[in-house]
Amino acid sequence: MEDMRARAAVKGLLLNSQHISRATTFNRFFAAIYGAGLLALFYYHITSLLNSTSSGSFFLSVSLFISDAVLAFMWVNSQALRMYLLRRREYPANLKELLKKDSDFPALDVFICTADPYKEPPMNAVNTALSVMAYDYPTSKVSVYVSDDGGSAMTLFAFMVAAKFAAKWLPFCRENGIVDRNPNAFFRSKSNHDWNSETEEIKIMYEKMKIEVENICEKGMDELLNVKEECMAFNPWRTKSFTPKHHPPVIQVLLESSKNKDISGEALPNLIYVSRQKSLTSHHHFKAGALNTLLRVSTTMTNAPIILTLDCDVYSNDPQTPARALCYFLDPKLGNNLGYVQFPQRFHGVSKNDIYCVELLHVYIINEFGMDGLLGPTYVGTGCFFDRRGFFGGPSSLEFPELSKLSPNHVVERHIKSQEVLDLAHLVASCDYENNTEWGCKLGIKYGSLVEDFVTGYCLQSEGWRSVFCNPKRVAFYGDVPINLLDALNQIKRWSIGFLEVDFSKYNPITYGVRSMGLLMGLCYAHSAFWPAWCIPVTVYAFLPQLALINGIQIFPQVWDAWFVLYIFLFLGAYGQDLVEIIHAGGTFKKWWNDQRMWLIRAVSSFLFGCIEFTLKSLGINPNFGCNLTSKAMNEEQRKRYKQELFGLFSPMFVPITTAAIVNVASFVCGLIRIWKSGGAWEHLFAQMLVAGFGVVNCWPIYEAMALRNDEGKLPPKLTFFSISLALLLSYFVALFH
Ligand SMILES: O=c1ccn([C@@H]2O[C@H](COP(=O)(O)OP(=O)(O)O[C@H]3O[C@H](CO)[C@@H](O)[C@H](O)[C@H]3O)[C@@H](O)[C@H]2O)c(=O)[nH]1
Ligand SMILES: [Mn+2]
Repeated sequence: MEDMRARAAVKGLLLNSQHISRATTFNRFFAAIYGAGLLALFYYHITSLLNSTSSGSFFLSVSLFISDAVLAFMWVNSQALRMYLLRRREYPANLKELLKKDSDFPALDVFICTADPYKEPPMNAVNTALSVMAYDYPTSKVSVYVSDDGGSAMTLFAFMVAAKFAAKWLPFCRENGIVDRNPNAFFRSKSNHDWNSETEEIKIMYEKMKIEVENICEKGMDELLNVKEECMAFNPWRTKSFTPKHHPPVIQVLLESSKNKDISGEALPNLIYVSRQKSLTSHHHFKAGALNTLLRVSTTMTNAPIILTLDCDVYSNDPQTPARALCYFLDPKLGNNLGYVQFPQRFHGVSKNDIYCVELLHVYIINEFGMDGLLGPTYVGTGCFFDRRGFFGGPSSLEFPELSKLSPNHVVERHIKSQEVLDLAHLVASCDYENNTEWGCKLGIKYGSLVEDFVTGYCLQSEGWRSVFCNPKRVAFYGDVPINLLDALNQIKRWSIGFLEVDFSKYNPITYGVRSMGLLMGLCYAHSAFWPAWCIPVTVYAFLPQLALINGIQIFPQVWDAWFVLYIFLFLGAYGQDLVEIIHAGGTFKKWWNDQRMWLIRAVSSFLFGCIEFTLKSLGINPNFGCNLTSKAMNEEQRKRYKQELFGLFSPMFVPITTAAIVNVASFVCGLIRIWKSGGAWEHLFAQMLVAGFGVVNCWPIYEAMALRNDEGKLPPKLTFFSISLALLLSYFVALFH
């Protein structure tokens, strides 16, 4: 790629441009005012700590002080994300001047991860693969590697069928200028009447393939082995000892570009199925391990300088996407130390107002703009193009892997089906291959955290790579969202555990991050890595003012006090800025409301339970926890509830939030009674009434699930009963204390 960059420099080609967004000025100004407000708040806190007269009031003041300190810490971190908002544009049309023939294009290896054929239907993975195989990119330069951590014959079968379908699908897209290159998305978006006979024909073919794959998935592997007895590819599964958790490496070249042609005679991309070896006795490092295996296997076969990583639930929505990435990789100035180009993670099938806030606009879009103005966005695990070199040490310090054939500048001379290549590929996909090597540490995707993506991007930037956020108008990738609340919360819980693993390692963003990347970048990473700490202030604010209110204890300044105005300013300021940002990123008022509600819910469920599980794990009490896959298969009932935007609650994870709901409504009623009894003296309890009222409004779906609904998603009476008992116990305890 270096020669291409040099050529671009000579020609003076404009491949991309950038500018600082106007919101930056406002953000800096607002940060100054808000910061002053925070200083004043801490002055207030310290004086009330010093003036506390009893141990009870001291406890209250300390709790509020700690909560606000955590909130202030988060605020400071989030400012780093708001100081340099960068917007970019790329000009793929100008690439034509540079890349005149197919051989000028850098090769592209695409990695697709899948791990469980029941939770991640193979048809989805197939559609993902088809959507990238059909890229507007020389097909002989594209190789698709599928990592199957489920070690499933069904997945292999699905891809075999897909390889045949690709021979028709690719020319069909090319000749008809189709933009939706995921067949499923294409047939979904097209209404029947503008179909011609060719479309009809290909649709029938697609449906046939789908039924074939789904049939096999339903009937299971035994059926498959009988039907396809002739098929050598399935031999590994015929041994009794083959299980998803214990099996030899399976690598199958399903399409070979130099041999397999589509029906119009054009070369097809390479398509390779890889299921790395698994054994019950060695740790496989989840997705990070899978990606490292693909990194090695792909080096032995194609060793493309550019790598795209995708999850099986994410498909490409724009065939121009690799060209857009090239606009950065081939940029003479930027390209040299560019580690990766991240596209935003967008989702299809989100409910109208995104009740579970699965779009995560802040994480996937708003914050990424802010980091792009510094060293670049985080890596979010999918929809990201890498310079392969980035996985082998910093821009100026190449780390050599243990085998010279695995290094990024190794030139592959044999064709991918040659015995020599296949032998090496099997070797590097075996489960103890990584023993005594630097994989997962100095080489490849980093191990040691459940958020391998976060850590990997973070380490790349620490080593001196920068990254770019590419957010074109037409959404580049669409992914699936969890559509039930428990899945959504479990996903965030898994991330929380991952973040805590980072915080308590040598990579803590405040120490290591700030040192290696500078203050602002360190704070940006801290902003995510300290997510779990949200559980402290939210839990305190969800219970403390309310329990105090029940007992008639005033804990906030009264209405006519200047300090009360400060509280209101800080609250409205933070919420207001959040609202503006979400609307600006394409959200709506209702989405913002759901977003803030989900933050509160996550804090007392995902974050709280994440902290608990992490502690247990660190103490060695719960060695069984791991990476729970986010389910992508769902039942009709669930889907219906999700469409109607009804909450579904049915796990211990919901105990804290249900208890909070009860405490809030009870304290609000108690507060009203107290005010009425005292002849209307409301000023000193007003702030607490506001907090409790806010809690009640936010908890509305919980009351609905508790009492007003009758469907499967309603709150189980056992859980309600348990939460009510817990709420009673809490208020009894506080009364004693008082
Ligand atoms: O042992 C494993 C576990 C998972 N996966 C794959 O990893 C991907 C992500 O898993 P998923 O359960 O969908 O996790 P999510 O929470 O939806 O994923 C988000 O969070 C992950 C961890 O931070 C990132 O890797 C993902 O890209 C990001 O979309 C999927 O393709 C899986 O097939 C494996 O290959 N092997
Ligand atoms: Mn996912």
